Amino acid sequence: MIKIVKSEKSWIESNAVDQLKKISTLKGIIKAVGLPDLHIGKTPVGASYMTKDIIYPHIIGNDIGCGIGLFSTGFKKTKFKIDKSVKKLEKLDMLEYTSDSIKNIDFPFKEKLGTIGSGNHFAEFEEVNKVYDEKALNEIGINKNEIYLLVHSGSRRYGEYILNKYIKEYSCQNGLELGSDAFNEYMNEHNKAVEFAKLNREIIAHKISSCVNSKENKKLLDSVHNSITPKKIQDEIHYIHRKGASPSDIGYVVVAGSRGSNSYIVKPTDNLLDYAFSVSHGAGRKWSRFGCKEKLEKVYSKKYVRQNNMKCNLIYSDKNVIYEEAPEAYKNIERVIQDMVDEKMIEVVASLKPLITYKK
Ligand SMILES: Nc1nc2c(ncn2[C@@H]2O[C@H](COP(=O)(O)O)[C@@H](O)[C@H]2O)c(=O)[nH]1
Ligand SMILES: [Mn+2]
Repeated sequence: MIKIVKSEKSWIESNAVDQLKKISTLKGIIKAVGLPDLHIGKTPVGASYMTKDIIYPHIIGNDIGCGIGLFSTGFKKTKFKIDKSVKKLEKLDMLEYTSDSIKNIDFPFKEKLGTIGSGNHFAEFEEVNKVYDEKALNEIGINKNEIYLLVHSGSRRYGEYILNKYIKEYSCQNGLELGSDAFNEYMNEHNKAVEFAKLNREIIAHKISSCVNSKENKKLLDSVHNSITPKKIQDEIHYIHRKGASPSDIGYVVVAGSRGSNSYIVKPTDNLLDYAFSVSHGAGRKWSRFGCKEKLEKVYSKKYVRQNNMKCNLIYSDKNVIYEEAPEAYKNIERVIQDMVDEKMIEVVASLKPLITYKK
C-alpha cells in the first residue's frame, strides 16, 4: 500500500516518509507513493495517492493545477542573443495587466492570469543539451538546434481561495465523500482552477516570448502536478491525488531540475498502477527555505547570483529567491532520473540546459 521509490544512493528525509505514512492511514486511501523527489511540505511533496469513493482537497493543497509547460520559441540556438534577451526581460513587469485577450474570460481572480507567482515558479529559456531518443524528440516537435521556454506556474489566488473555502467548511481528515454536494462542488471548482492554471502558463509564455520578439509560441507539452484526477481501473473509478507528481498516463512530461542543473524530458512507462500512475515532477527540495540564506549568503558573490556555474542568468525582483530557490537547495536531478530509470518507470528523451531563468 505504501511505496517509496528510492535507491541506496538516493536520499529522502525520514520526516517526509513519516508524513506520507500518516496520510496513508486516512480512510479510503488504497495506495500512497513517495517518488524520488519526495520532501516535506504541509503534506509531503513528490507524492501520489489513490483513493476510492472519497477525495482529500488538503492533500493537493492550494496551488491546484500547478504544472509545467514547454513552448517553442522559433529561435535557432546560434541566433538567440542571451544578453540582449536578459536586458529586455529585466524591464518586463509581469504584473502589468495582460491585454484585451483576457477581457472576455470568465474566471474569478482573472487579474492574476499571466503572473508567475513567488517561490520556485519560473519561466526559463532552455537549449537542448543531450538527445537520448531522437525519434521521441521529433514526435514532440522539438528541434535540437532551437531554444525552448519552460513555464512552471499554477492557479495563483484562485486555488488558494478554493482550498480555504473547503478547509473552513469541512474537516480535512474526513475528506469529501463521493456523491456528496461538497464532493461535486469541490471537483467542479478544482477543474476550473486546473483550466485557469493551464491558461496562466500559456499567457505567461506568450508575454515572455513577445518580450524577446520570438516569432513562435507553440505549446508542446503540459503536465499538471497538483490535482485530483479520476482514473478508471478495472471498470471502477479511482481518484489519483498528485501533490508535486506528474501524470504517467498523458505521454511525455518534463521533470524540472533547478536553474543550476538540467531538466529532463521523459517518457513514462505504460500502466504505472504500482506508482499510482505518477512520476517525479522535479528534483525536490534538499533544504527547507528557512536557513538557505544563512547557508549561502557568504558563499555567493553578486556576479555568481546573476550567472551561476551553468552560465544560467537569473532575473528576479525578490532577493529571497536567490537563496531560497538556489540550485543547492534542491536534490540532484540526475539521481532522481536514474532512480526512475532503474525502477523502469521512465525512459529519458532529452536533457534541457537553462539559459535564462525569470522569477519576477
Ligand atoms: N529548471 C528549473 N527548475 C526549478 C527551478 N526552481 C525549482 N525548480 C524545480 O521545480 C520543481 C517544482 O516545484 P514545486 O513547487 O511544484 O514542488 C522543484 O522540485 C525543482 O526541481 C528553476 O528555477 N528552474
Ligand atoms: Mn508546482
